[in-house]
Amino acid sequence: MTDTVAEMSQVMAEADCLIDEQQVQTAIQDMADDITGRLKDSNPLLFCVMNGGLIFTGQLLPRLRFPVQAEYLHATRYRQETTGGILEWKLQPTAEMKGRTVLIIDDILDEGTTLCAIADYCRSQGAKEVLTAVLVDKQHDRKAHPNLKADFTGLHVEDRFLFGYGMDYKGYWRNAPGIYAVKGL
Ligand SMILES: O=P(O)(O)OC[C@H]1O[C@H](OP(=O)(O)OP(=O)(O)O)[C@H](O)[C@@H]1O
Ligand SMILES: Nc1nc2[nH]cnc2c(=O)[nH]1
Repeated sequence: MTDTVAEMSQVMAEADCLIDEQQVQTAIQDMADDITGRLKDSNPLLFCVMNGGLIFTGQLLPRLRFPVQAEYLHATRYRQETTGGILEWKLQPTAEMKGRTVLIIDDILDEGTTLCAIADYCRSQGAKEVLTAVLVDKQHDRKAHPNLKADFTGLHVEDRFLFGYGMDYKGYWRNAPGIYAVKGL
């Protein structure tokens, strides 16, 4: 076993499971029902925010009961760290969004800098309406704007460093089947 695999196995062994798989599945289904109710007649353009939004988007989309056009974009500001830095666009969307309702889908709204920057970009490209959906909203008072919230939120989670369901710890454990907090963080 490599040192990294041993370290990451230890991280999981010592982590706190905050939300289990069944609770996450229920939250995703509830969000899918809400999004379907609100957007089924709007022909929205969906963007998965890579990398973290991958698992959530993959599980949300088959539950949406209307014809969906889905694309992706990639913006990052945490990299391998547990605190955020400058937002770096790795892939800006190229899909035409002028006059469209856009739904941005990501794993977590933490400080919200990432979602705000993506939403601003979509508005600058002429989107008629920009909505956001996050699996997890982290509870603290460091949001980019007071009372910042996504339009659709699955779960509220305490102020710890999280991994699982798309969220990584040092690049690993996006695959963890629940929402976990790293020991001591
Ligand atoms: O609300 P914020 O404080 O801005 O943080 C939220 C962002 O942080 C994570 O992305 P990250 O920068 O780790 O990139 P990644 O998904 O590619 O790992 C997560 O997937 C969100 O996009
Ligand atoms: N993996 C991970 N990414 C984040 N991005 C912003 N907050 C978090 C977090 O708690 N965990």
